Amino acid sequence: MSKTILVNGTIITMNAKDDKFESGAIVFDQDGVITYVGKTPGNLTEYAEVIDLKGNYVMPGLVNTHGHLSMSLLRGYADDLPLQTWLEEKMWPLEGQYTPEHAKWGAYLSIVEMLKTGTTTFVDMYDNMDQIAMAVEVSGARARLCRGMIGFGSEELRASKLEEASSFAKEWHNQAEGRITTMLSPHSPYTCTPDFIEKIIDRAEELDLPVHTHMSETKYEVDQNQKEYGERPVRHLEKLGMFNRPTLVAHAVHVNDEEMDILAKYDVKVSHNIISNLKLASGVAPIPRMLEKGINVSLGTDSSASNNNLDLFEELKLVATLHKGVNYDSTLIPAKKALELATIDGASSIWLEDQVGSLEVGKKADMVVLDTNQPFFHPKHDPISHVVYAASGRDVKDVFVQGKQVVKNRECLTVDEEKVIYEVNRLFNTFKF
Ligand SMILES: CSC[C@H]1O[C@@H](n2cnc3c(O)ncnc32)[C@H](O)[C@@H]1O
Ligand SMILES: [Zn+2]
Repeated sequence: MSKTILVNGTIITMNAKDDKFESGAIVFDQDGVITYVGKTPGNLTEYAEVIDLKGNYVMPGLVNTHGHLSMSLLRGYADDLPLQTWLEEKMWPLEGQYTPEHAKWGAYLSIVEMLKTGTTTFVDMYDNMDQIAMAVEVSGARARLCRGMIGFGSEELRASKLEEASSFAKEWHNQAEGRITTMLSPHSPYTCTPDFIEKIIDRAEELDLPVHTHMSETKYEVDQNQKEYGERPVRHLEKLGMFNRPTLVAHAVHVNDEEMDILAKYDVKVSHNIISNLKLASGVAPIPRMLEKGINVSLGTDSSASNNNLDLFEELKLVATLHKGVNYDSTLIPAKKALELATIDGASSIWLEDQVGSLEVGKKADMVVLDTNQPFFHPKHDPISHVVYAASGRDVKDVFVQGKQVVKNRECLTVDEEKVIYEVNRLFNTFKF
């Protein structure tokens, strides 16, 4: 079988047993499955392709566990607002004007940005999901996708959204050489009635799929939930049975100790969207406490309308610094744990830990090469520290997903970036403000 070998790299495996190899090699087969990780071997003649990493770092592709790709069309359009105003007065009116074309090119813009900054796997919750899935397929990226359901309007509209979400989830699950998997997604407890959420949960059970939702993002949301349903969002969703399904929640900023115990009990996964939460002034999620309680936390960007980029290295540095600062405790979320949140814990947050998240034999070759020939990667002694505290997405040089190279020398090989940029600017000019 023809195999490719990457040689002479510093390998950050994120495998619990051996987290790095100096002067190491990675081998993967035609199916993009890793068959060897270790020291660079002497004899390289048996390999179809030999790629010399020249001492650069190679690490697992990053995993972004919450976002809305197509909202990149709205980047920079409505900054410096709180969530509810931003959503109701700015995002939703423009999203109402989206066509499948807007969704498509917005998705391409986000995918190119993510691949070029080292994210190989991401979650997307949006509308027009066929367009998103096709863009993922073409780009070579890996994604867990769901049609986000906002439950406003008539019963018929809700029923048709659920049918659309289910058809999409069935049709695309395990497609694109297994790179696409799906979920069902009520947008949030404040946009979906209890009855609608229950219907979505029942459908997820039927289809054997996980669920994904926004939860406890702002204090306002929690207070409103309490007023309307007599419970805060965590208990509310628990009572509706959501957590009996595998669940990924985005945000969980306003959760108390008792609620964190509930999340831990049901193994609910939390996507921490630190920059989006800061920018929308939603608050800072109690991540160190969640980690203490054994909750599976990962990192998300949310959309580039509230971030305003999708460079997960920014989340990585911030998660390793902000929680230290606000808690006056420099031991919180050390570099290695931060990198786990962005890699292996991200993979387990979306139930893909047997496939990606670390570089080890049997997993898919989803890998990122960082160009370490830059001053801030020296002295070269602690790769994980440098990746977390010194690197940025601009240092990503090459990217592979399932063994296929999708970025080479900082250029995306699978998507025509110039065309994408032309199309998003053209489409932005179609909006009526
Ligand atoms: C149709 S599902 C996607 C829906 O979610 C909205 N959205 C984007 N960011 C956030 C956020 O931080 N909290 C809640 N909802 C958000 C987006 O505008 C779409 O309408
Ligand atoms: Zn979101």
